[in-house]
Amino acid sequence: MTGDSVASVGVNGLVDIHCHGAAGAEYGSSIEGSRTASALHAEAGVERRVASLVSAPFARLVEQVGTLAPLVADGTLEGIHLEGPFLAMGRRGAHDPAALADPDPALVERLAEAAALGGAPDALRQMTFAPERPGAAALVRALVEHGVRPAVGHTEADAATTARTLAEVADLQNAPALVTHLFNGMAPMHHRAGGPVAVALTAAARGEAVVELITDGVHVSAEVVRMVFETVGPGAIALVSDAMAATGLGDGRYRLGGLEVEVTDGTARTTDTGSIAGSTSTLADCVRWATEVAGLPEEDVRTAATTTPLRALGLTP
Ligand SMILES: CC(=O)N[C@@H]1[C@@H](O)[C@H](O)[C@@H](COP(=O)(O)O)O[C@@H]1O
Repeated sequence: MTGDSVASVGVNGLVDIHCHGAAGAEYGSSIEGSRTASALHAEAGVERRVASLVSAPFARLVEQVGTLAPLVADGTLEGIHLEGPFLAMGRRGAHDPAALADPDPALVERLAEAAALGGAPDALRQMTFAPERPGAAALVRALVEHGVRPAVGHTEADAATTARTLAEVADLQNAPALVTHLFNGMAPMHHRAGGPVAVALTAAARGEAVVELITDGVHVSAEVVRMVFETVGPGAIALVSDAMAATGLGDGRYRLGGLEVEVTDGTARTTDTGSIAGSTSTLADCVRWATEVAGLPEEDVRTAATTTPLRALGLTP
């Protein structure tokens, strides 16, 4: 999608706080590859971009943060999102099972050091974690101390654990807690067991959480996206692309961290389990889908793709 067609739906200056790459490159793979990926999203109309890293061994994450920090320092990126490695095995989706671990605040220290060494002490912006894993409470405290927004996701947590965690995070950071791509990477809502989805929507409706939504037309159906907008409002929704390396290119074989991914008709899936593995859409594409296919009001979509994501990460407007 070009910048012109974004303008035609009345949206510009988009902010994507969850995105793994584009143009054949994964963020963090190399400085040049990360710049190339960032440029593709920028050309599509995504003015401010946070680079997401999937679960990887600790040493690899430290290396990747070191690669990305100079790009945060020079303004190419807004910051870094750590999606893992403290995620639930049973809801890992497209994350390498070998990289998953129980929460360890020492990793946060190491990553913050790597960011500072790379010239961007505030580069770490958000971290997705599964609150049911042992050690999650200490992790949340370490994240908040370092100014990193904790995001609940890729989780097998029940309703009570999710509710308690969202409330603790909101209280500690005095701002709404984040929920990583609502619906994806968590149990679906059942009417006798609402789980994380019911709790996240309740918290979002109260202004105590912001939920990410991937509106690429693959991850969440139009009626469910409409339900979320009508229920919690665009001030509690951050549209995200979750874009991976194939974005801007065609079908074929790609990598997402340690896993191989096959893209067919624009849908990325891991070759081992067949899990959906991120999107091949820019946030501009997601904005177009939300307005033109899901039929949401342009102004609401604009809010969810600009001001709400900025606020969710405490970024300056
Ligand atoms: C980078 C990343 O983690 N992306 C997740 C993926 O892991 C998960 O498999 C998929 C579908 O999740 P679902 O099958 O729970 O809807 O959503 C996102 O693409």
